[in-house]
Amino acid sequence: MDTTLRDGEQTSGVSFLPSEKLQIAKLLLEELRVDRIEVASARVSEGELEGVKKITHWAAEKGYLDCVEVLGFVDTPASVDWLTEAGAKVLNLLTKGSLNHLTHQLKKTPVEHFAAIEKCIHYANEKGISVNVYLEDWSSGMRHSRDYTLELIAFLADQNVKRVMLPDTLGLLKPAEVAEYVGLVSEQFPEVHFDFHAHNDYDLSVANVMEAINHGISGIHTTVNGLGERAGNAPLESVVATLSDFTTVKLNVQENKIYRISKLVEQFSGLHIPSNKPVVGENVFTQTAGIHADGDNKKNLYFNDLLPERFGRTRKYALGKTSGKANILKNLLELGIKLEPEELSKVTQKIIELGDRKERVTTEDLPYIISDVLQNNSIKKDISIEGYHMTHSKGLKPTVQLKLKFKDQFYEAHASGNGQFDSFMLALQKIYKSLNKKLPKLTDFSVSIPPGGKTDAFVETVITWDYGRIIKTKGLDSDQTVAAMMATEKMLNIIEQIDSGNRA
Ligand SMILES: CC(C)C(=O)C(=O)O
Repeated sequence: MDTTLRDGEQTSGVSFLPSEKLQIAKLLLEELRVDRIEVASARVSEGELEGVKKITHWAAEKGYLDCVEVLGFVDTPASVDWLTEAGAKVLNLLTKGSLNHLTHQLKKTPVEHFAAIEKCIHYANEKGISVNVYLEDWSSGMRHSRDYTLELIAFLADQNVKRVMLPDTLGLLKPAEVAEYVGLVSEQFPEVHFDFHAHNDYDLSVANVMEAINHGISGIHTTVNGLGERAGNAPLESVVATLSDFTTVKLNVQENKIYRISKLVEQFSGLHIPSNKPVVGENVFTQTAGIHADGDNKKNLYFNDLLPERFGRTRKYALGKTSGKANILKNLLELGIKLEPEELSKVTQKIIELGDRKERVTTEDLPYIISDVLQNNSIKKDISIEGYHMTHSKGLKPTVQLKLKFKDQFYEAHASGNGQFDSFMLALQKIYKSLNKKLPKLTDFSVSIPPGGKTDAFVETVITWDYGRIIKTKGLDSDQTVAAMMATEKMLNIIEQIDSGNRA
């Protein structure tokens, strides 16, 4: 069960719009094919109600309604009525899985709590809603109030409950404890379907999920990109890879759709995926050391089972001070460029020098570096920014007047946008529209300055564009808009070469 839209949204600072929730829900169920999704907590807000209504309306049409779950509380009739209004058919009822939480938060006795749970289950069933039950703080319960926790499970086993869900609410379990506790309840209650809900506070969520699987759990909870309260939940992408490669469990999840949904969740959540995050991070399929690229050429010596193609990604070879000739050759191959051995040595030397100066080098920088190092004017610069005038004043919208040279012709346009770079892009779009040409989609924009806090430092802007293939271009200037414009100018020349290659 994926809970990106409920626990994932409990990441500090994350809030999905109803339309975003619907888009993610569709991708999760239809393309990625997870079995169930938890989409909200009951009674949170009007926006949440609207989001759940959108999802249940769509799910009813597609026959997915039983896969859409909503977290609710022991507050009969409020949560059940909220689900009824939202059109939801599955309630994930939050009960207290430890005596500590029950006594100090709800201030109830077990007898009172069980009676209230029973009332809620009956009311939900009357309304045609099926019930799963969460045992909040179950892990502490197993550690410190085991009799109570087991008594609650025994009570639920006699109720009309579909699944009992065991959260490690505070992410405090280590794998050996998961094995012990999950093993114990699975053995004691073989007729009950148990789910395990991990949290990642000690970075052990995936290991804990594996242990739960190995000790009899029937369902697991994940979130895309590992979003979730505090350090998050078990990341869907890592869990899928791990279970596929290290257990005999068969999942319905389509691995090759993982990257797409990960990027969508990144965009909607506003939380950048760390570049070293397994499976979905920018760099996790990038070989940096030259010795690795060399080994890849010789019987794939540095490959493991985690092949990028499985997840809709490709292997990359980084350019930098440790990259060496093998990496450069791999990138040249991608660009269709051939160099003589002594030319390759000079280019390699230059890239190492740039790396030493902490400069990032992208594949798309290579033609420029070659042209510069070999002084052979090999780079075709069909398009250049010939002039610009930018304004940025208080109380007025920024503007840009742009002069562009496109294959010996000059074009001018003026635009006003949300910032200087936006104004520049709008002016550029006007020119490209008049030429009947399309610009790529900007998918990522990163700005960095060298550490040290100096305001006269060069700003490095790296822009990622989607033009059927991903293009990354870099600009370097003391002004950040100019750095972005330089990166854009490089992109314009690259797409022109792609287009003329396609025409040829
Ligand atoms: C709200 C509950 C179910 C939860 O996410 C947890 O206990 O981790």
